[in-house]
Amino acid sequence: MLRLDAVGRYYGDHQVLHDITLTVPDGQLLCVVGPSGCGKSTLLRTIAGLLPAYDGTITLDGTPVRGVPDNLAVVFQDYARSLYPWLTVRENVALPLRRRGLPRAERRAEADRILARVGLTDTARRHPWQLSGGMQQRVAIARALVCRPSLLLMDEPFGSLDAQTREDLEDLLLEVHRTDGATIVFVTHDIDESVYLGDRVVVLSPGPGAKVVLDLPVQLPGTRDQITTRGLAEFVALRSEVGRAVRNRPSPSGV
Ligand SMILES: Nc1ncnc2c1ncn2[C@@H]1O[C@H](COP(=O)(O)OP(=O)(O)OP(=O)(O)O)[C@@H](O)[C@H]1O
Repeated sequence: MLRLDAVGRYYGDHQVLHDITLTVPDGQLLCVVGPSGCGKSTLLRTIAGLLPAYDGTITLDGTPVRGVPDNLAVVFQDYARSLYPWLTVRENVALPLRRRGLPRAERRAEADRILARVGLTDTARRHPWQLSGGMQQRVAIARALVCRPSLLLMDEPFGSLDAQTREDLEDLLLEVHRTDGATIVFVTHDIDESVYLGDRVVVLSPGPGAKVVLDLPVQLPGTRDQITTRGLAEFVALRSEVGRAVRNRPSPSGV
């Protein structure tokens, strides 16, 4: 379980986050949305232990986060810079296992297993620069999953992809989440994406000093599907509620 208790974060005198309190149960897919520049990436990097100095407390499975925890993986938007161009796809994916000292044959088997899951078996011997943007982001996701993290943090991972590729990767993420059951915190500026993916959506207010202004469970029926789910009345209602909170507009009915 991930817990944030009264978390605040400054850059110099500039307060970015104010009094963020959240509990993310094991296995939840939490989406964080908010206006541009409100502090979504800062929140994610603080949870990841990449920005260590903060007010309040963050604990992962009861242990305070003071550096990057072992059982955590992060996927950023900029896949081109997060993969090593001189390594093959398989070597990129196996890298975290190498750092953990796994023997070569095991690293290879695990990397191939996870590449098959993300639909990239045929690319194992190619280099990242030989792949499309969507395929490179699949490699980055595979590398994040290879150590079976209990917490996966994703910072606008599909933000620079075309619409069709983005939908394919959203569905891949839902499938991975359904089968692996990792806790996921997913930052996006896309309101539709947050409702489509999330078990829960948290909206941050505009900065400085962003706080949680909406914490919404997403209870959509059945397995999600790009066409059917997005057409449901429940989906449209949730999207409107999140949209109003992001834009700081009260509902027309005053509710
Ligand atoms: N390293 C830094 N030093 C100083 N200020 C920073 C730093 N990184 C971010 N900021 C400032 O902190 C605020 C929050 O930035 P952050 O990137 O977390 O927002 P965001 O919600 O993720 O933005 P976007 O949606 O545009 O990606 C912004 O005002 C930004 O200018």
